[in-house]
Amino acid sequence: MAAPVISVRGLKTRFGQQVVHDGVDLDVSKGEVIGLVGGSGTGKSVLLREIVGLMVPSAGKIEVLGKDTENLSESERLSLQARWGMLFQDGALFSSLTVLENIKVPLKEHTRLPPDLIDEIARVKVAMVGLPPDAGPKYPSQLSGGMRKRAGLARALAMDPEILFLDEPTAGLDPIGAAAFDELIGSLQKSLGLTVFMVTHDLDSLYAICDRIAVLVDKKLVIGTIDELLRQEHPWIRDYFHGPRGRAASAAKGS
Ligand SMILES: Nc1ncnc2c1ncn2[C@@H]1O[C@H](COP(=O)(O)OP(=O)(O)OP(=O)(O)O)[C@@H](O)[C@H]1O
Repeated sequence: MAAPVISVRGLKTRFGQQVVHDGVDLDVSKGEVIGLVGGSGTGKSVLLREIVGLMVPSAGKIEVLGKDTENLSESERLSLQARWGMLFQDGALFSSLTVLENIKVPLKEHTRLPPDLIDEIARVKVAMVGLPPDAGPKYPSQLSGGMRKRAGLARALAMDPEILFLDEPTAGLDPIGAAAFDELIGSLQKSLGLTVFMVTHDLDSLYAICDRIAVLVDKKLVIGTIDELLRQEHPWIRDYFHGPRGRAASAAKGS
């Protein structure tokens, strides 16, 4: 079997007396779409931040694309970062830069490509995420919430990443906008062969695009397909998947 693209072993996270993670294990294979869910404050964002190296866990081992994320030199860290894209919850665009300029930031940081080629790549990414060409010269404040997310996605895809990390990609979108965004992620994942790791509260997204779901309960992960999780006895998992929203998402998917 191919080595996992993301591997987490025995991860522990403590903030003072508070234990957030206590023995988290996870393997994500190439091309997989994994959704991370869990109650509020269970440590989903912290886990995501630890995997991308923005936070250091208290114990345990994280490997991304075969590299131990803890012991990297600055240049190794930069070259690893160039192999993934990250979409933060609000798009996290630079407000003083246009959409095109935002997309160019990672290209300028990680490559020495000539400016006209960088410009062309940025325009291709705008089209790739379904934004009209006239969105390119606009500032984030001139875009709708959904368009800002697409612009953030275009920036995350700037370097043709192997992994896409998404933090609540459909939060704040209306149901139609959210479904369209799920569809976009799903089609990009297939056409680009991306591995996708997303934190979400959105049951429709889980049904629409995730291969497996990782649930943070009792400071650990329970991982499985939706069908496997539907058979889980854990009270939080049962309430989540069998509750009214879970049933509605299941019915919408026709399963
Ligand atoms: N830098 C930090 N210092 C201290 N405590 C922190 C820090 N970051 C997060 N925490 C705590 O860790 C816990 C998990 O936070 P996290 O943001 O990962 O939760 P979450 O599962 O993403 O929640 P939500 O779904 O509400 O966004 C929370 O209790 C939070 O207060």
